[in-house]
Amino acid sequence: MSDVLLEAEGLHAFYGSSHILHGIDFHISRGETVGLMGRNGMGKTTLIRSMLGHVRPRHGRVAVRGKTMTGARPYLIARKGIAYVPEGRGIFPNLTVRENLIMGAKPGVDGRRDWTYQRVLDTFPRLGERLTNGGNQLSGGEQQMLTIGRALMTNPDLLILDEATEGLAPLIAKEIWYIIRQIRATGIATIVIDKNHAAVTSISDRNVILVKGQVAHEASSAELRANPDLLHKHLGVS
Ligand SMILES: Nc1ncnc2c1ncn2[C@@H]1O[C@H](COP(=O)(O)OP(=O)(O)OP(=O)(O)O)[C@@H](O)[C@H]1O
Repeated sequence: MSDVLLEAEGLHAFYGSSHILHGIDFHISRGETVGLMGRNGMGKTTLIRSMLGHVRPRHGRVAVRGKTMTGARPYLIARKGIAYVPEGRGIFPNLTVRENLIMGAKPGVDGRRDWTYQRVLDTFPRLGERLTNGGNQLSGGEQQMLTIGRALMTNPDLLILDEATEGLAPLIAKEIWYIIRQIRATGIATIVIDKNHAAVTSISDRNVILVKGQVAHEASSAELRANPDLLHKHLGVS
């Protein structure tokens, strides 16, 4: 089986006549944590959506576990062990916390059922205290935890987190980072998009920086930490 879980080769994507991705190469292998960086509007979410079948790429190739799946339907790609936590969360507001979690439950690609309901509650004790609350009665941080918890219930090999800490109070964001660290330690590969670059590089192995729909730079986290000018140049941060 291929060690590369998800891969894009020469990907071009458009929204109508707007050319957003300009020939992107990207990959993530088993157990890796990759930070996907770039200023607002540079194409991070579009890259993810193009690899997961939500946006049909105009040119290029997407492979999942070494098999070409360019433009395949999102559910077919998700079935290959990829869980996506989109920006802005995606819980069912009218279902309880318990129902939201149970709905997500399925074995992993190789039949693994490591992430049980109980394990998710152990990982997110706050959710355990809110089991009968509706999704719409949760705070922003709890909703985010529920979204990640539901993704874990699918026993993924790759978890994609798009702005998981966006808009959260610093203490809650810290809690989410702690959880992401725990998930990483279990060997699940993770793509992390987040504006907190210091937090990203503290957990990522590798980082890919997008500028105007192209890969402007790829660097290990050690390289980025040692060269803050790289972040300044590509992301406009000091
Ligand atoms: N559904 C859409 N229709 C038309 N244009 C879109 C759509 N979604 C995104 N765009 C545009 O595509 C470009 C890339 O957006 P994308 O969301 O991929 O960027 P991003 O790097 O994830 O940034 P952000 O952090 O702001 O989400 C932006 O110019 C955005 O306005």
